[in-house]
Amino acid sequence: MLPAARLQAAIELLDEIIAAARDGGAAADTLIQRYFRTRRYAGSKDRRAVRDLVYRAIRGFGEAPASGRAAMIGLTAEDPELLPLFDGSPHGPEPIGEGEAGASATPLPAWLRTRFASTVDDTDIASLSGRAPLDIRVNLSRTTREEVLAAIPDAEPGRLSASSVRLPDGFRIEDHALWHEGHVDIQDEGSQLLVDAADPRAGTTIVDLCAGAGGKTLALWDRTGGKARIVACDTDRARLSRLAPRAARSGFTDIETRLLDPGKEAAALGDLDRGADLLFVDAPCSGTGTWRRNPEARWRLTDKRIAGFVAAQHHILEFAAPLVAPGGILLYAVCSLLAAEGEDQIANFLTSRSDFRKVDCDTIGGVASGQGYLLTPARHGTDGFFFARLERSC
Ligand SMILES: C[S@@+](CC[C@H](N)C(=O)[O-])C[C@H]1O[C@@H](n2cnc3c(N)ncnc32)[C@H](O)[C@@H]1O
Repeated sequence: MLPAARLQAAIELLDEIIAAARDGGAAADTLIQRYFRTRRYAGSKDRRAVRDLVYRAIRGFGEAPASGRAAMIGLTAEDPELLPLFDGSPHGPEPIGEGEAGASATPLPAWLRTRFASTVDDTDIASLSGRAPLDIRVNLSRTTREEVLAAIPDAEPGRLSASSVRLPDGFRIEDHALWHEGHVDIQDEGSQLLVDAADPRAGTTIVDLCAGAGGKTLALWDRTGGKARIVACDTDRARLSRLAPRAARSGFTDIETRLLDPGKEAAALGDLDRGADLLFVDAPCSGTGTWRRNPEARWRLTDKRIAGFVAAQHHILEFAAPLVAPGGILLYAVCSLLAAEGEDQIANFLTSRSDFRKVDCDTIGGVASGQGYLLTPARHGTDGFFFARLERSC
């Protein structure tokens, strides 16, 4: 394909991606795969070049552009070499019309700016559309961070968490013996810091209420050397079923899993009433803190979706609170920097549950925000998170 034809392909694909984002259709990756399935003439270099153009637009425009063409014209502002490709050739885009405007680069949809926590500044917001590094968590019950650093040239110790290692660009840890032997797992340093903030202890009962595929459950196990009772719950069968094989790779045993029925969670957790010394709530959220990994999510977020997440978090906190033992800890976290999902959610919780109080965990290095803390890519080099450590009175 000639460069102009690649540009036209990117325009067509972006039109589909923009429509899918608006109508709740397939993700960009799926649409790109489908597009090339019916265009066998495109070789691997063509596909890579088109994909690169598409993702430059997705990352560059926080607000969905009016069209694929507007996006590509917008990209010419930072990449003038694209300009001559609007050449009207048989497979290329039409020449840019006089006064035809391109999309403007913005880090996020304008309506969303006021929704962020009060401590989030423009540098934090800009950092959400950067590129994310790849971090691993060292299983400290199996090896040491020094050994892992010695085995991976150019790997660096994480800045804030003692278990974290930052991999050099493009390093494939899944091909490395350390991964196959279960000595390391892929996990953003921010997620590791949440586990640091939870401070899990051996000899206690720990409930990981929104365990998903168990990323943080495994970290909780590792920190306690497997000497705590760990109950991992989720409402999503497919996600929860991925926990057991992951645990097996690391040699982590005896993790109890419970599949919860949405709306009937309390009934399945009755035996744990006042029984959790640590209740970890890694709640479902809008994911505004993980835009570096999923920039297309900015085009899909709506007021209604945010309200849905806020309601789900409220519901989870309501059935979670009774499970915390007197003197026990509820660690609440979301990978979002929106006030409604973080500081406001916890302020409301503490207003309605006077048996809980905020506990400081300044040592983690987060930015104090309401009754909790924020982690941001700009300040901490991690994904964006809000977390709060709450203690139930005895
Ligand atoms: C942020 S993800 C958890 C990620 C996971 N902790 C990890 O470290 O990989 C939120 C999880 O909450 C689960 N969830 C949603 N509603 C729930 C509910 N009512 N009770 C328990 N889990 C729920 C979702 O299925 C999802 O897996």
